Amino acid sequence: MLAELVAGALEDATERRSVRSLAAVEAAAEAKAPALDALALLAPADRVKIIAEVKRASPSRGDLADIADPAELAGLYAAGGASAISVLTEGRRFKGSLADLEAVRARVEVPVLRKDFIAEEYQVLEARAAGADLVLLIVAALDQPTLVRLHEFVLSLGMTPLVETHDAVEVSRAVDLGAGLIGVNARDLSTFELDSDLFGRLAERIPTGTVKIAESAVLNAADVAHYRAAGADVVLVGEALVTNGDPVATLKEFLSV
Ligand SMILES: O=P(O)(O)OC[C@@H](O)[C@@H](O)c1c[nH]c2ccccc12
Repeated sequence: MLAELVAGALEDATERRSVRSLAAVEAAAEAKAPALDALALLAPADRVKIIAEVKRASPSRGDLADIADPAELAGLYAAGGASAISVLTEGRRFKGSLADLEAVRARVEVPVLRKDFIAEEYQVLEARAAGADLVLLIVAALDQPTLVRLHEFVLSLGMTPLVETHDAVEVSRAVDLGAGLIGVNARDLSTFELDSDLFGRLAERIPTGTVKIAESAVLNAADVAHYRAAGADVVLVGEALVTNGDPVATLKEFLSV
């Protein structure tokens, strides 16, 4: 499944590239205001921080919410106290787009993450050109030389990579990179199984000073508290926020743990 998602994302990128050349995207990326310092804004604090996700659908959960106006939703997330906004830009299974990210960027002042299956430089440049401050890099989807190369490339554009892991070997690969932000996804992207204790088991392998992010499997405030108790600096929440009618109230409740 993960390989299929990456292959699809690369195919779609190749198609976009035939319309908008690498040089054109490079120029657009250079013309942008510099990326925000997401590493500083997500730094460990005496309260948990939340990355709130704009997510219409997923292969494991199907359709979640229509989200006709992603910028409006992101505005509510920011008003509710989210430290950053994640925007799913994958089109095939998550029903997102780069246009969603651009709209969100224009609305909020907090850092914006491009959440997609990134496997080549062109996609990273697109993220910067759309105004992203953070780019997701999924360790399971990339061999180590490619991961190293893309991690460097994201940094060279002034953005922050969020390096996503799912087991101990992947965490050590992320640590080897010198990643400043390491995420542990409770969902296995190959089988879609959820394991909300995975973060707790892997957290001790992430060095102090690294921002530790627990991703997925948060449905209520108790789940946020569970991740916080296990050492999460930041929790990334999608489904619970897009399916709940009042994201501001939900965020306030999650942030009060
Ligand atoms: O909707 P949830 O269970 O709160 O999960 C959000 C986020 O963690 C999830 O969307 C995600 C984590 N890693 C990913 C990689 C690709 C696509 C999606 C994801």
